[in-house]
Amino acid sequence: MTTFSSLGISEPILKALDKMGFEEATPIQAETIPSALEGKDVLGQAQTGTGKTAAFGIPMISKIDRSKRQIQGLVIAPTRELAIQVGEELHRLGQFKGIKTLPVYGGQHMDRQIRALREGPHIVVATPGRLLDHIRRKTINFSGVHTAVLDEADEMLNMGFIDDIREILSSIPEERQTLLFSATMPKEIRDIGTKLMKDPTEVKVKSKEMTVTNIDQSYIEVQERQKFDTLSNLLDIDEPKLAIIFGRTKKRVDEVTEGLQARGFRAEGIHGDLTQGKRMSVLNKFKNGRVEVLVATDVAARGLDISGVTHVYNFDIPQDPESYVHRIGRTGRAGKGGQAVSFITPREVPHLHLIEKTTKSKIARKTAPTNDEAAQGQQQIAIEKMMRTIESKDLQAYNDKADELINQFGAQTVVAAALKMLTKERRNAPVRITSIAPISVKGNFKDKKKYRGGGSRGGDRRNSGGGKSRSRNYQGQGKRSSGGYRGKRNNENN
Ligand SMILES: Nc1ncnc2c1ncn2[C@@H]1O[C@H](COP(=O)(O)OP(=O)(O)OP(=O)(O)O)[C@@H](O)[C@H]1O
Ligand SMILES: [Mg+2]
Repeated sequence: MTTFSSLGISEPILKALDKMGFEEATPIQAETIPSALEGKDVLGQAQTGTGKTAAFGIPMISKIDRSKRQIQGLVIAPTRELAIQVGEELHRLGQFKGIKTLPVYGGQHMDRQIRALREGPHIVVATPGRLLDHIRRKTINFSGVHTAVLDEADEMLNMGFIDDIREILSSIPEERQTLLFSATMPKEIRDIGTKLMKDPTEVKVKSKEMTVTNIDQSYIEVQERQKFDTLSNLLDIDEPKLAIIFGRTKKRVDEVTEGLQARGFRAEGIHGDLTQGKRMSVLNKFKNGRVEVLVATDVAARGLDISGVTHVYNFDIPQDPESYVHRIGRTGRAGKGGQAVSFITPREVPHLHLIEKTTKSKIARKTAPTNDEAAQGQQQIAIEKMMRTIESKDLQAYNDKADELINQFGAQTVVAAALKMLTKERRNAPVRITSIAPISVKGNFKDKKKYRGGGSRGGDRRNSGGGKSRSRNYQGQGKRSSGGYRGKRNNENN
């Protein structure tokens, strides 16, 4: 166990960590904070949900001179929602130091943003597109920036973003400290990354698997046209508290969302074609439980930290093993458990094996639930509700009426009626989802460079953490990576 105080962190930040309920440093925090505090460039790789935000946030905040009203720290993140979330976490970490943090992303009013920038935030957390707008309009001043961070670094150095990133970094003083963090780091990207840094310390928290072991991973082999019914049966059986369903395209997300709504699920979709206001409201509803199923493109795959996500379903298997890692990593965070289920059409089985091999994780096969099993699952949930009520023992007020009903109808009928009322009615609204082609693995698995394809990546997301004082015990574990780099991204929405 590593305490934060043993890492040389200053008093106001220790106080914030205490308030945030962080009792001990996670492995990536313990390994990167001391080097980063010394001023070294750091490339840090650790599994999803293991606290990389604080790993770069704590050293960045430590170096900030509060009395200077200029931008001293810059974090670049691939999506709007992530920029907001990281901004909130940095705000919490810096609260007793009086650090001002400003998120800057597309879809916000430019004038308002410019005014906020003039007020002199210490840290800006931004998406690349909007940041470049400000650089070109000269509405942002980077002369005081001493720390630059690329969160989701492999994504930021990916084809779709790399030119923007180079341009942004060239406008920051060269003597800066550069920190790169991600859960995945394909070698080709790592090489690009290290060229942007000076003699970096590379930290890869050791772990056999690329994914956290607290996520239970499985797959179901299913025909494309059976996917939707399989999904709705699974949701009936699993009864997730909060679930994220990833689809390959925006259209897919819209169709699955509408289908789930028709079947009575509280579902909403999120992808890059929605307005910023809609994206925020969907994500907020999901965070506070008013929406229980979030259907998303890869726009929600990276970095989002939403507590209570118990299940991730890959309605479509992602193109890249890295994307698989990030998607399923929306559950099983900060040592909590989670379930990840992927739908694989028969022709995609080789692709699944590639993902298993690259991520070094075991993805267990399970069979698709039948309608009967789903109906039984719903009954089981009703029975559990009834049992919990029986255990609560607070039933005296109902005893007389219960006797009357039993005398009149018999115990079996009365209990059956109560169970029927408690069981969620299964709606069998017919739902048609437009078919899409399976993903195929071309060429030899070992030669991952041969394996390319254009998955649909959304381009953004949002979320925030809790911020209340609570104790959170962390026991996650480290990570490693591998994998060839590929894929184009669509960065229109950041
Ligand atoms: N030392 C700690 N103790 C307890 N909780 C922590 C600690 N550090 C971070 N957390 C919490 O763990 C959760 C995950 O952290 P974070 O979002 O930084 O993970 P990450 O490694 O960046 O994941 P991803 O790869 O998905 O972006 C957050 O809710 C964060 O507040
Ligand atoms: Mg993160």
